Amino acid sequence: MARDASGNSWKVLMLEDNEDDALLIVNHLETQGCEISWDRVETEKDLRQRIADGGWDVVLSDHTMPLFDGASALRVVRELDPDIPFVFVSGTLGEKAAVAAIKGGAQDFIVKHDLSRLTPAVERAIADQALQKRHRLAQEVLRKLSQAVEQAADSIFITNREGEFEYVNPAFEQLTGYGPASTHGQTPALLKSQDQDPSTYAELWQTVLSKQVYRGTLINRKQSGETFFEEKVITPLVNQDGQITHFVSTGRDITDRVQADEDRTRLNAILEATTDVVAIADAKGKVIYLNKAGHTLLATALNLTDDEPGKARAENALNAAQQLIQGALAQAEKHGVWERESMLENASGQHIYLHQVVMAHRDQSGRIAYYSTIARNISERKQFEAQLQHQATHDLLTGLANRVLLAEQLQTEMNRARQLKHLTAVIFLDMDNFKRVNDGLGHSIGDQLLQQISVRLGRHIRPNDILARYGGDEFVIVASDLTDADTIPGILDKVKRAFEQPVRIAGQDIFVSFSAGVAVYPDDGDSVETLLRNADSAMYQSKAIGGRSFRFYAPAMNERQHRLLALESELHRALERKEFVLHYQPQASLRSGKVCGVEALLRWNHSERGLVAPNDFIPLLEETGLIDDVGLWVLRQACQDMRILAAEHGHAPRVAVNLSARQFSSQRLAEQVAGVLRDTGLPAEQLELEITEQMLISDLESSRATLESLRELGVTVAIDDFGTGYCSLAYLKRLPLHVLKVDRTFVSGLPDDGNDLAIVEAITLLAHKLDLQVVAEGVETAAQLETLRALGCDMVQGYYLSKPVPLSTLAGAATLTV
Ligand SMILES: Nc1nc2c(ncn2[C@@H]2O[C@@H]3COP(=O)(O)O[C@H]4[C@@H](O)[C@H](n5cnc6c(=O)[nH]c(N)nc65)O[C@@H]4COP(=O)(O)O[C@H]3[C@H]2O)c(=O)[nH]1
Repeated sequence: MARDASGNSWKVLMLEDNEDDALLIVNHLETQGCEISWDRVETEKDLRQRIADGGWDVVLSDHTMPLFDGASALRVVRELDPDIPFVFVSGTLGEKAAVAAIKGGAQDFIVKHDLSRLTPAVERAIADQALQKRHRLAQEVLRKLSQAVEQAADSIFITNREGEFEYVNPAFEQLTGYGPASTHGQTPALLKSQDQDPSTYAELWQTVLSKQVYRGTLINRKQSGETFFEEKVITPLVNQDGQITHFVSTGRDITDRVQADEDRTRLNAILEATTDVVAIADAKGKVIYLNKAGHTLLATALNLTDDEPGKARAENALNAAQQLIQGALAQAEKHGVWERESMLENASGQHIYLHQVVMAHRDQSGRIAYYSTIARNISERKQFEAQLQHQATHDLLTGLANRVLLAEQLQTEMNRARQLKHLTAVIFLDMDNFKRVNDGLGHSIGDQLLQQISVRLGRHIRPNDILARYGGDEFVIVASDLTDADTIPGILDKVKRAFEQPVRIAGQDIFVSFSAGVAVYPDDGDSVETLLRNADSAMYQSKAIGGRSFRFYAPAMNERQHRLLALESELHRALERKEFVLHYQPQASLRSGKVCGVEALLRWNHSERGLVAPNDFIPLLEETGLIDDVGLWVLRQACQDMRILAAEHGHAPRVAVNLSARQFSSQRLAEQVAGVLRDTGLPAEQLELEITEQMLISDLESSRATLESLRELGVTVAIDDFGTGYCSLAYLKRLPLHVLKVDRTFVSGLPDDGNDLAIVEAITLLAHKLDLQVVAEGVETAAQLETLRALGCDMVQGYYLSKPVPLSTLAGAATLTV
């Protein structure tokens, strides 16, 4: 449609009952240069319909119509579209109706008979209405915006160019405590806090004054004084002239977030610093976080090396770790928490022990959100525990199994033997002369000896046999898988042969021998305790017969053990009850033929058992330590008796007193002997002390010192039972000794046994070369006596001359001659 000069091109909706009038109006408008497209309606229904179709520039409405009225039409149009210009074109319109029409929203009214104002009226109505529409829309936008600002969760304020508050939203008031009243005439400086670095404000101003948007975090202060972190965006508003007119600030309280960040940073620092491994895995088990300790552990654990075994082990470690985690996750998922100690073997084959807790964390819907695990390397603790365990089950000195472990291992062996129908031998070993070594040479040497014995024993048993230190000088060997008890002596023989050579410690040779007892499972007991007790009994028996041997357990031994126990307690009281007595056996000189000495021999005058021989109780006195007191009593009594004898008969023979090993190795021996001589007044040369060659050689150095101090006292020393031990005459040469007593076993073969004859002759010859006197023991016959005389023996002692007799009859025996 071509447009005319006025440029108006309108789409007009006519509300007109008279079509002629409508055409008249259209015609008028067209004659005014308007380009018109139009439609005419005369009912409300049609009006609604057409308005709903839309696109109208103006509604021209009659005021009074037969089917409708203008006022109602205006209401309908305003209801449906408030922006369509509405002009009444009516026949007549009273002033009142005109005012009501304008109030109702009509832009103008024109009378039909004077249409001259119609075109400008329509033009103005359209222009007004367009303006009004823009205004209304702007209002609407403004309303929405201000509502948004009012309702915003972020704090918003607007300041003028000078920075004075012009507007603050409710969120600002809620956050800071400052409302419109308290911000009036103020600037945002009232939010400043001491905590904020002042350079931030300088940067802020520099940014916004250069018309840029400032973004940053400020530490601000609320009206209450509390500070808070605020994430700020400050936008300068610039007018058409490029002048800043206002500043709009939006802020968000991020205190919680900052604190959460700080917390997270702190936690992270802790997690990274801790020596525990912390890992987080997603719901599928994929590790999404591993702390530093975790990385370190993995690096150590996997300790990747290039060699093939290293690679294989690394792979194993990975597999093991993977399986461990998978198993753990399943368990954690099921029970919430999973806790266990586990072990990884690193590529170098070392064991890494971990204590691990895995937790499953669920989201609100109950699904697994992630897993967390904390693992601690407890290798050190494990090592410590193992050490403790080792200490609890091993002997500290020798490193051998102790009683506790022995009991455990023996039980296992017994169980195995039961199943396999094998025998298990429990061999109880007790060193024969340990006490002497320990007392004489000191505990350090004693300890070293025990260590060396352990090593030597260990080398001479089978690898599968158990070797334990049972106590002081007691060892136990458990030999398993035996099919025949006949093999046991072979085992013992090996042990014996292991000690054929002396043990050398600190330049000294120490001869070691054992008393051994054997109990065999199942015959000799079916419990650990019984077997050990019975092996001990058997050992005790072999000790009782002088050691250096072994005994198999026999049930009768238990009985004997009980007897020994009873005997021991009786022995404890024997000294107080004065049940010990001394008998004396004379010794005669072969040169003069007269009695020149006596040997004091101890007897126990038991109230029920009568006179008990020393061999039946002296070992027990030794073992219990009672020999210290009894030995001293013997020494004192013998000296006193000799003084009595001298007092009664004018003179007394020299008296020989037996010393026990314990007495001889005591540091106090010389002191005690000197004390007794002083107390009793017996001249030192009338006292002889008898020691065995075993005692001598167990510790040659300390023996020499003891003998020296005895010689200084003027006491003589005799070697008893000579020839039964290992003492070579070479030893004797170097020691201050006086008498050598040839053992009864050699004398008993005389005169017929050529060997005995040769031995006695050789001993006598050599003894004389060493300036030692020779006393032959156990002389029972005249033939023996004569042979000994012929061999050059100096003195004799034996039943042939006299049995040991009480002091009361000794005076008579002392006059005997040979
Ligand atoms: N068959 C036979 N035997 C003879 C003959 N002549 C002497 N005897 C015995 O031989 C032993 C000699 O004493 P011993 O070798 O020192 O051997 C002693 C000695 O080692 C020890 N003993 C005795 N009294 C004491 C003591 O007071 N203290 C210590 N520590 N040991 C003692 O007990 C051992 C045994 O003493 P006894 O039973 O009194 O035995 C004595 C004595 O009775 C003989 O012709 N034929």
